[in-house]
Amino acid sequence: MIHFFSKFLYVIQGKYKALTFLLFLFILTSFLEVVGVGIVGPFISIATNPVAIHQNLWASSIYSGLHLTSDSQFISVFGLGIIIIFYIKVFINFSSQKYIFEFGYNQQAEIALRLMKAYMTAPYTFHLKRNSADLIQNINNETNRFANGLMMPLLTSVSNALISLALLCLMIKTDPLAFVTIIGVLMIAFMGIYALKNPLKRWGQESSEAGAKIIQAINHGLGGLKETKVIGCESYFENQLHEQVKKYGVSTSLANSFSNLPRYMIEAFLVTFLILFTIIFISTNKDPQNLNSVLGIFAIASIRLLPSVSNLTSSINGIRYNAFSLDKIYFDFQELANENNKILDLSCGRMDSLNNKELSSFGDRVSLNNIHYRYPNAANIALENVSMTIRKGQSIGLIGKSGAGKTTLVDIILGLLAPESGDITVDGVSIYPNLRSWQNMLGYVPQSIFLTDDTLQQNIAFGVPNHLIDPDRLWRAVEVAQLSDYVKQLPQGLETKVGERGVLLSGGQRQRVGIARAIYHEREVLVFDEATAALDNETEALVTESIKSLSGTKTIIIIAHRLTTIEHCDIIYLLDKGTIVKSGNYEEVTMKR
Ligand SMILES: Nc1ncnc2c1ncn2[C@@H]1O[C@H](COP(=O)(O)OP(=O)(O)OP(=O)(O)O)[C@@H](O)[C@H]1O
Repeated sequence: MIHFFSKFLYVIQGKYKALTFLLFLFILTSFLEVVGVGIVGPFISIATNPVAIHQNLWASSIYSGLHLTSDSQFISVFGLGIIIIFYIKVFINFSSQKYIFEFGYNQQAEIALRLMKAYMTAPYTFHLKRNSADLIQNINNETNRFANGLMMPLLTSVSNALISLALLCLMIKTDPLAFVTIIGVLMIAFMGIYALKNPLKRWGQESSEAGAKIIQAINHGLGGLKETKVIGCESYFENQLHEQVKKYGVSTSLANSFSNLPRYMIEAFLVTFLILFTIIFISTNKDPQNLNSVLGIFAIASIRLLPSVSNLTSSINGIRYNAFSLDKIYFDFQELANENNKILDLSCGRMDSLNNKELSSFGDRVSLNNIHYRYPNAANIALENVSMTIRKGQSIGLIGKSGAGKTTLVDIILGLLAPESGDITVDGVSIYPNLRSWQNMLGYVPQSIFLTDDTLQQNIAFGVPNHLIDPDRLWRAVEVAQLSDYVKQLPQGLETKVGERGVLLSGGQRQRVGIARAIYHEREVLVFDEATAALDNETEALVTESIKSLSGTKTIIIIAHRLTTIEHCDIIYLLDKGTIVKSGNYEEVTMKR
């Protein structure tokens, strides 16, 4: 229980004031509900029996205080008072419900944003071990379940518990028999809630896991549509989706039906009590006055207490069902905080040796010193004792067999993977305490270019809002990437949409958009990961030419299988099984290869 609250407070972070206010609103609205139900009864009894006005202390003092002259005047004033109270109740109920909904949805949005930010800034290794469907499920669905299925019921249950307690206390004073009877009935109902504790938790977990797998099945089915269509395995993905949708439906419907069970049971228990009592009463021929008191208990319980207790039981069950969402969100925030702390440790560890110098520019050289790297949980080391020096303006080629470690080395240089040991320095300053500054110097063209379903210009000036795109810079990037002829023949030019993941472009065009993107951002160091692999010979020659033209002005690191791409490089490193086995210029490295 304590653990649950500490996780809850951790996730909602510093919303204590708003939560207290919200709790106050819940109590106020519930209190108004009780007053609303309770006030009509006395009005009817006074209207049918006006003599009661003068027998009741409150009524008679109001009568004399307002200088009323007749019972009918009192009844009119009382009636008018009730009407006003009900309209005030409408206003307060509406305003508080509005605030409550706004708070719930704002909280959901805030947690979703925090999660998105945490995932985006998470170390790359975090994403290597997590499925994106799970992250989408957390940002989109778990935050909704947390805010509306857990946080709100938690607050309403506090208010309902307080109201129920208040009514029970009132009963001890006015009718001890009613108190004992109702406590007995509630005990049985709460035993039912306890019995549902574990199944509800399990159904909550199952529906959450099925939700993530539904997104995954859709991603798989629609993501590889081309291959799916050619192979003709649409039904495979349909079945995957069907299986998960079914699992989701079963757990959700079980949870929804069972969570209302205690509420129906309370009603049934009360009616059983009423009928049994009446039968016993009639068969033993007791004084009819006692029957009225039993009916009184039933009236108090069903009108005042039942709604609060019913809401309380539904809320408790809702909290249990959605507790898994809290666990998932909490777990990710914790894990990401730990991962970021590891990076901080790495940065701090390197800070001392560098006299806290800041990385502001790249003046002379980038040095990789004894880099070792092993992927999390991998048996073999991916990079071992890799050292190299890259001077400003040089072009570096990385070659080697598949699996030699070229991409891993580039990911280390890009700051996406943190080495197990070793350091990368720029003019003697470690990049790790200054990772963002280092990454601001880098442009990257991966093997497979990520394109958004936007225009060519938005894809080239990736991450820059439309109104801030510099047209001259944009056109320069288009020309360097050998895209200008293609763009000129498009009716909408750079405003042409590229489709989801760039489906409206050819493989070669996608690659060139990637190159134009790296050039638009005017970074000092450009990293090409087999960037020319998808180009035809003629375009490849043009692109290689344009990369060559950057030599001297930009520092370039290229991974290549085709040796022609790196012919112009100043130094070529040949990697094998994670180590550098040869380095030198093109002739030196390729001669005896
Ligand atoms: N996420 C990962 N987890 C565990 N091992 C990995 C991971 N990614 C790569 N590896 C392993 O690390 C080694 C180096 O892989 P890397 O991708 O760097 O090779 P590469 O030279 O770029 O290959 P290619 O030319 O085929 O792209 C390989 O043995 C590979 O299996």
